[in-house]
Amino acid sequence: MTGIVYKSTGSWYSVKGDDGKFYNARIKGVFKIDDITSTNPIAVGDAVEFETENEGEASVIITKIGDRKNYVARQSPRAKHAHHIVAANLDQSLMLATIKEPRTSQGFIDRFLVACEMYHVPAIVVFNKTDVYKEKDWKEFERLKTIYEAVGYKAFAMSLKERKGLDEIKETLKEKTTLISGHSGVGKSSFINAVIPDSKIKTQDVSGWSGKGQHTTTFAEMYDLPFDGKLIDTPGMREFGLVDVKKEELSGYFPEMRARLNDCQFNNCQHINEPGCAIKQAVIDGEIDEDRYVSYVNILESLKDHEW
Ligand SMILES: Nc1nc2c(ncn2[C@@H]2O[C@H](COP(=O)(O)OP(=O)(O)OP(=O)(O)O)[C@@H](O)[C@H]2O)c(=O)[nH]1
Ligand SMILES: [Zn+2]
Repeated sequence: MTGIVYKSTGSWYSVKGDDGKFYNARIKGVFKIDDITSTNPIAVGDAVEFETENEGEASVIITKIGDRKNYVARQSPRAKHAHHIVAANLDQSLMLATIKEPRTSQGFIDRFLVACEMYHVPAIVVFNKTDVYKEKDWKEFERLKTIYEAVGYKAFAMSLKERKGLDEIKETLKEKTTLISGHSGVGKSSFINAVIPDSKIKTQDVSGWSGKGQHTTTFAEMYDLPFDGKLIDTPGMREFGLVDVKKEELSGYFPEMRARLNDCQFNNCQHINEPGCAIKQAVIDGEIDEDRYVSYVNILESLKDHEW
């Protein structure tokens, strides 16, 4: 039978078969796919083939993994130079952010957007908690929305508390598999509970099945939406990472820079203080947002430190 992985712990998997039933699945032997070094061979969202070991049992063996349309990864918490695949076969990725309580920095959002570009996953940014926004916070929201929409991303305002803006966001989730991320306290659990009323997110105890709970490692999990579509939650994960980004590739992950890269005098221009830099000129001319450029510089510096 074929199915889709809804949960992956690294040692067992929850697979929803084409018959609509869930199976506890394991793998036998070593799987190596896509020629990438990852600490987990199978991730949430993977399409798999499986066989029942014993007739009538709900425990099955995964025999094959389908080709991935895409995936997102982060640096493995266990092995320094290995990837950990967070999820596969995504249609889009939604970051929950907020201007207040606690503020999401533009740098954090821009890192997320770079990662989405890198993995070829369309990105959406949703600013929650609008019920506490004062006039200056709304201005900040409008500023960011304008920047992001100009660059090609969707940006929304929402208040889960007042149930405002939710319908429009639900529309964007229809018939899609969407990965949800965001820093702690932004309202991720509240959001999932709002779109999937019976998801029981809050009561889900992730330490229950990971032994004594000394690991803070948590696993992504997929949920069916009450309308057509799926959500992938990434509990405890602030962001998926910029693994293996080369410094010279970074500006290619900023769409507004990508469009101008051929105009720099040097083809290996890093857009810092090289002469004839079209990117710096576009910042001066107000064609590229200055704060986006600051994010670029900050991310570039962080790549230097990590030698990825
Ligand atoms: N004012 C306001 N508070 C909200 C809103 N949405 C969520 N909150 C509050 O923000 C806090 C964090 O919400 P959670 O849903 O637990 O956030 P989370 O992102 O899942 O956080 P972690 O569980 O720490 O990962 C809670 O106190 C919520 O009640 C909102 O729209 N407005
Ligand atoms: Zn340049």
